[in-house]
Amino acid sequence: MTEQTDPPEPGTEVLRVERISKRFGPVTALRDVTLSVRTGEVLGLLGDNGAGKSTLIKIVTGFHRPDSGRILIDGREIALRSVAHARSLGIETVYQDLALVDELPVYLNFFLNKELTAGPFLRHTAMRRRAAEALGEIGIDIPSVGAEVRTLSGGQRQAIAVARAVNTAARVLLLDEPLAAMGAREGGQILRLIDRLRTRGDLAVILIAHNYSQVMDVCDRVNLLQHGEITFDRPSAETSVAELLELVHAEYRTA
Ligand SMILES: Nc1ncnc2c1ncn2[C@@H]1O[C@H](COP(=O)(O)OP(=O)(O)OP(=O)(O)O)[C@@H](O)[C@H]1O
Repeated sequence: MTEQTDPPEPGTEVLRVERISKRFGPVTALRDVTLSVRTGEVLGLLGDNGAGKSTLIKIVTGFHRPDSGRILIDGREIALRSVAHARSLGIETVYQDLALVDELPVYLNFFLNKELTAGPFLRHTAMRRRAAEALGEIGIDIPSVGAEVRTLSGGQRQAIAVARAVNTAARVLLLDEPLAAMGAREGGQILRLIDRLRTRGDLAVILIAHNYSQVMDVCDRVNLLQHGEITFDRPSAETSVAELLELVHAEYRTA
């Protein structure tokens, strides 16, 4: 019998942005940003307000065009034309607003705009079953897929939005501040969910955050974005919250 001691090796590089720059009028939002993520890897993208995190997400998701630099998916350079184009290539984002409809049950949120139909009719039973299966597969515990989303906790809502994104054949999942406004218990549930996504091995996760201590445990690697530049790229096992905070504080001391 073999004893497994090491975590699985991360897989192939699925997304790479290379020397991306973006300006808005006089403001340089991103300067020469290079970043990559592999399947089975959780990359923490950390940075203070205004560091450029949203701009980078919007470029990777096809919303903004970079001024210079290139984007590679599976090693091939791609000019992302739109959000729909990026999604068709498996780049999915869960934004802070989650884009859930409170008045609809969990399973209809799960199939939002992609409802299963038979002629003019919605296939409620099939959607319920598939939503329950998909949520179960990634270990999300919801009392009933028939429950209205507004009756659920913040953690459960976040989990549904993540499950929905994963279920669309996502290969790169960007999570924009998934722990914001969440208590310790709920935040813990989301971190465990992210950990389970890693063990699937076929998904690359980019976790965007400005609260470093919450994400350090779950990330394999950390990138620090400061004033539009990646200033730090290291496995999380080789750094600490204290070191990252020191870097950020040093920025303010020299500012
Ligand atoms: N559409 C825009 N027009 C002009 N300036 C912009 C635009 N979008 C972003 N910026 C500027 O680019 C810089 C980076 O902003 P960005 O929103 O990417 O940072 P962020 O790290 O996501 O911050 P936060 O955590 O506060 O959302 C900021 O100086 C911001 O004011």
